Amino acid sequence: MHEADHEAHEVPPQFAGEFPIVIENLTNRFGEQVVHEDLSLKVRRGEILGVVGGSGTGKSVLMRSIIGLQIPEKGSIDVLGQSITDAMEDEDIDIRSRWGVLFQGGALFSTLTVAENVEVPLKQFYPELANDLMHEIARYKVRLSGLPEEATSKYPSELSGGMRKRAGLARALALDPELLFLDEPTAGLDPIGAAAFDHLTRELADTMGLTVFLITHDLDTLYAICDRVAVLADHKVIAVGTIPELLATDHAWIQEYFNGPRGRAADTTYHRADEGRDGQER
Ligand SMILES: Nc1ncnc2c1ncn2[C@@H]1O[C@H](COP(=O)(O)OP(=O)(O)OP(=O)(O)O)[C@@H](O)[C@H]1O
Repeated sequence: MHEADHEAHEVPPQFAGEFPIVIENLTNRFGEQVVHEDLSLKVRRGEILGVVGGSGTGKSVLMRSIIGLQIPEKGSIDVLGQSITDAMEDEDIDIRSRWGVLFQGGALFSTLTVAENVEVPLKQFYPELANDLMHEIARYKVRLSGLPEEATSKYPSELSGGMRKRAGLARALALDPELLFLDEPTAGLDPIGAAAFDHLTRELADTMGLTVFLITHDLDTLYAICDRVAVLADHKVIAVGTIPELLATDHAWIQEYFNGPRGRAADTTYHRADEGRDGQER
């Protein structure tokens, strides 16, 4: 369970499919500040992996490293069997089109409508697509993300926070990705909106066969939809596993996080909701 126990890096091709993201001995530093040191993590195909850690522990920097936006000082990152750390010079377009990213705050272009935002990656990767088809795909992705038809022609400033997140999600899904990166998707949403977004994420992951790397501070999200949780502390992934597995560790931060008042409340809410489902599987 402890990622520090990894053997030397080499991804045999037969495992490339099993672990779409493999990070080995990653070190990231900004000047004197060490963010990651010898961090290792493997993400399993088809899982929703929650990534937690105190503020500033490097969750977003880790995500940026995986998608090639942050060049690490040391270590290797393989995504879908291809090396990001080696390929960065060449901007491996094939891999980039196989993931979708929802950045904190949605990162939508304010001068484009929702539909036009979704069309950005389509135009980038499939410039030959006919306009009609492009509009149709964008419309479909907007609807898939749970937004009403009329949202397609709205500008980000005309949307609520929750709708902006969904529009960002629609753009992240534009290219039918295999991997979805979500950076604090429920931050700033009211509890009902957050629960609805969680539900949507789980449903999309299950129906589209997505592997999801989900950075969050939201304990409800962890309990409700994450298959496993990776914990960042001390510049590393100190543990990764299911919540019961994490609770069995004696790391002080993990204990405080999950057994603190908020952790206990989330646990209770989740189990109550579970009982309410009459034993139905998620
Ligand atoms: N481009 C950068 N230049 C310098 N320092 C940076 C840069 N990006 C991130 N950092 C620093 O790296 C550390 C980790 O930042 P990061 O945003 O990954 O934290 P985080 O775990 O996502 O935090 P939070 O939960 O608050 O969003 C912080 O101390 C941050 O100031």
